[in-house]
Amino acid sequence: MEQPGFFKRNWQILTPPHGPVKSETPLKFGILGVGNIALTTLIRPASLHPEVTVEAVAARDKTKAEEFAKEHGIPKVFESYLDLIQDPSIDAVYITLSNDLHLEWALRSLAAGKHVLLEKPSVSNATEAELLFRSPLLRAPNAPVLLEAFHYRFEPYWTAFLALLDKPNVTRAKVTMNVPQSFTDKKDLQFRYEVSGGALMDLTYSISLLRDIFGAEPLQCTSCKVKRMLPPSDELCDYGYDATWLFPNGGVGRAAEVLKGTMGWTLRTSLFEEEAWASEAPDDPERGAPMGHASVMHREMVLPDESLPEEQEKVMTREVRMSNYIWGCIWHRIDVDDWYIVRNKADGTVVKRWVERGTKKAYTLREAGIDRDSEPYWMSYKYQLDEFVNRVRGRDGTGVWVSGEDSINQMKMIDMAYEKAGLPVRPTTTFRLDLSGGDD
Ligand SMILES: NC(=O)C1=CN([C@@H]2O[C@H](COP(=O)(O)OP(=O)(O)OC[C@H]3O[C@@H](n4cnc5c(N)ncnc54)[C@H](OP(=O)(O)O)[C@@H]3O)[C@@H](O)[C@H]2O)C=CC1
Ligand SMILES: O=C1OC[C@@H](O)[C@H](O)[C@H]1O
Repeated sequence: MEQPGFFKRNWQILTPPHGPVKSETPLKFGILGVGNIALTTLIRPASLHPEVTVEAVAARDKTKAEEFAKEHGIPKVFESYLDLIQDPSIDAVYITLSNDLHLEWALRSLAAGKHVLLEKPSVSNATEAELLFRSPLLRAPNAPVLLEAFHYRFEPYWTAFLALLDKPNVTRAKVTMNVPQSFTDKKDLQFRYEVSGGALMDLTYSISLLRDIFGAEPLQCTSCKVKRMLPPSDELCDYGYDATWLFPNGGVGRAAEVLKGTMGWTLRTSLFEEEAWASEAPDDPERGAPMGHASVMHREMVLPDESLPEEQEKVMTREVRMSNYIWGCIWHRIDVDDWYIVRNKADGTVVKRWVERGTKKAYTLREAGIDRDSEPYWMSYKYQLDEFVNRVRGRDGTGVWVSGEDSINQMKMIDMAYEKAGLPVRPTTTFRLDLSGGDD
């Protein structure tokens, strides 16, 4: 089937075709909090899903929830978050609250028997992550499903990108994201320590990408420079960071992200250029594409080549780059550069050098090699919702998932970076769920 071009695809992302006929037994979602993002992350994807409806919303201020419900055609408004999760007609809860409230409301929702789609970062730190993802509530028979909403993982282009990597042989990976200040200047939660804000928390994506690129957990954080908010703002809050971690295969992963960036971007930062690795402090406007850039370098591989004389060898080094890893449905690009040399084995002198370049894109699952139907205008959130529903219904999905241990390790990697930067890890909530029957 011919794929729509850039303009048609983006028009359809903004104005998706009418959704499918709904099942008679849909998964009924309730939303906790009326943050701006829920329209994109749940309401639109649900409209495209035959088995999902958004039935309810609750906010601290009921009037705000009523306005939100009216605007988005949501039938029920509850007085409080607690009332919503206690309603037996609700099957699943989407938690888009400030990060400090994630643990409490995820545990309360699970205890009420609800499946939980939980915004990233899952919680405030690794201690909280263990409390949540190793909760007995998740080990009970027919336990509810819990998913940290790392939506990019579910995108076909991310599967396609990973397929080009040889994870054990990755030596360097650099991931950057530059959120322009104009996107965040009205935001507040990201810049306050006590609600578990900070760039390492909010822009936790690059850290997650590194863990997926290496297919391993880092041994240590080897450096972490942060840009802190200035007084009278919260000095314990980072609005940008640039950190490196050492992975078990000896490779180094570097993530650098900023929440107060510019619109400037670089599409192709080759790690072959030493400068591209060494430069780019958190404020550098050229430091990365607004919606994320990843460059991955591999160890060199000696390739058999019988046409060469005995004293020479052929060596290939692969670099893979991804532009726009967050909202790549709008547009993305994957570059693969295979750098070849023929060299003398004795002294390493290069006899011949060339590069073979390729590009790849995957706007649908089939383009990523997954034999399932999908539409080029689906965003990451729709793919994520599909997998969530597949889990709830006990069906095989694409195989892409974010496990509880994955989410725990993600928080460990963030904590490591705060410790290295000399900032406190984000505070642990005092909330504890009483599984003997009471609340807290
Ligand atoms: N997946 C994605 O693409 C994105 C994910 N996110 C994630 O969503 C979550 C919310 O972030 P964001 O959308 O920026 O936040 P918003 O400001 O839009 O929403 C946060 C919600 O938290 C609730 N809240 C409860 N207590 C407080 C408090 N003390 N101060 C402020 N809000 C409070 C509010 O609920 P109420 O309505 O009841 O007042 C509010 O609706 C974060 O975890 C963030 O990482 C954010 C953006 C994009
Ligand atoms: O998830 C996110 O992605 C985009 C950013 O602007 C936002 O702050 C963050 O929460």
